[in-house]
Amino acid sequence: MSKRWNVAVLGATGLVGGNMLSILEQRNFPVGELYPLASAKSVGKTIRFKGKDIPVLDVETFDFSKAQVGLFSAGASVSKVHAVRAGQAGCVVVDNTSQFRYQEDIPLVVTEVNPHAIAGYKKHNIIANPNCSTMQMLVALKPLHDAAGIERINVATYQSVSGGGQKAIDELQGQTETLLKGGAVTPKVIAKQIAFNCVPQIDVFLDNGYTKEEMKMFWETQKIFEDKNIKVNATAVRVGVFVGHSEAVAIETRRKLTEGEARELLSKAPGVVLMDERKPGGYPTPVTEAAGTDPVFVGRIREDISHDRGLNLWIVSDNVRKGAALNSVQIAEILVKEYL
Ligand SMILES: NC(=O)C1=CN([C@@H]2O[C@H](COP(=O)(O)OP(=O)(O)OC[C@H]3O[C@@H](n4cnc5c(N)ncnc54)[C@H](OP(=O)(O)O)[C@@H]3O)[C@@H](O)[C@H]2O)C=CC1
Ligand SMILES: N[C@@H](CC(=O)OP(=O)(O)O)C(=O)O
Repeated sequence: MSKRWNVAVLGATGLVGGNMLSILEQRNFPVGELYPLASAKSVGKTIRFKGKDIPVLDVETFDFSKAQVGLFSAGASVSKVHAVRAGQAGCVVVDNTSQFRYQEDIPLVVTEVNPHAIAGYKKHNIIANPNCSTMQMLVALKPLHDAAGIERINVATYQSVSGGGQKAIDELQGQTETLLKGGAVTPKVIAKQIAFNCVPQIDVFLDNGYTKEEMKMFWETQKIFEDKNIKVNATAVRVGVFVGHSEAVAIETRRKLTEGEARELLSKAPGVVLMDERKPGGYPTPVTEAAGTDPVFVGRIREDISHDRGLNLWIVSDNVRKGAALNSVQIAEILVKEYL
């Protein structure tokens, strides 16, 4: 029998953790023992994995030497304590939070873009999983960057509420029901009404006027592309969609990239599905293509009429899958196959 790995999933009762569990099962990851972890309030609950009900354990008292692989998605402050503790106990953590992404000696990996960086996990036994908006953008831009050298990226995101966790999903659902019945809503999770609306704020404001979500796209693109010269100008917007982030992306390249070349490159790119017909509906949307699926979809490719070396793209993906849980499992697959 081939080798099996004991896997701890922290945040197992949450949206991303739940997706990690189903993706481990769907992709037949070689799990030996599974340890679903969450906070003390979830002790007594079970999660279903491969037809069995497995009790949820309190992360505070879990002995990480029992697991070789940890998939973490319980928030940055939880990872700050427990990913370090797990790493010291010999459990290699794929961390889905922003806690370690900007630490130089911790790799930040998109599996289609820089899988080689996984090799750098050994110092802390931690590998960071990027931000969902950065992730889908770089899967699509990698072949274009390799071919023509991207100098600058202008991006406006249209991010679904699932990026804000279950409570944001509940808020969109609740507000929609209330408004359709003629009632009034009071925003609690997202700063302004999200049902039937667009809100240009994700995460906190920073001193330069950008939000942290927008700056994550700048910092993470430079680290993952290993290119300090590439510049990213992002506007991150929350929209009243449940699952699937969309991005209108305009790139400027060192040498001109024609739309034909870009289509040819993207038609062969790993993890990408090209859907680019110039007719009504000939492009991807989050609800009709992305939600519940693995690929990064790209459409609306056209040369920028305002810039000689500019190209526009529309990029859509399931933020909970490729943007979070799927990429984490893909990192773990490479880790156990090539490094452990
Ligand atoms: N890569 C990316 O872009 C993304 C990253 N994320 C990361 O994943 C995290 C979780 O997101 P999501 O699943 O949507 O959130 P949810 O609110 O749906 O789930 C949160 C999970 O974390 C657990 N948790 C919370 N606090 C603690 C604690 N103190 N100790 C142990 N477990 C705790 C919860 O357990 P319990 O039920 O017991 O409270 C629950 O399992 C985010 O905070 C973010 O850091 C999320 C989305 C995308
Ligand atoms: N900020 C993302 C989700 C998320 O949790 O991102 P991060 O892991 O970078 O904090 C969104 O709201 O869509």
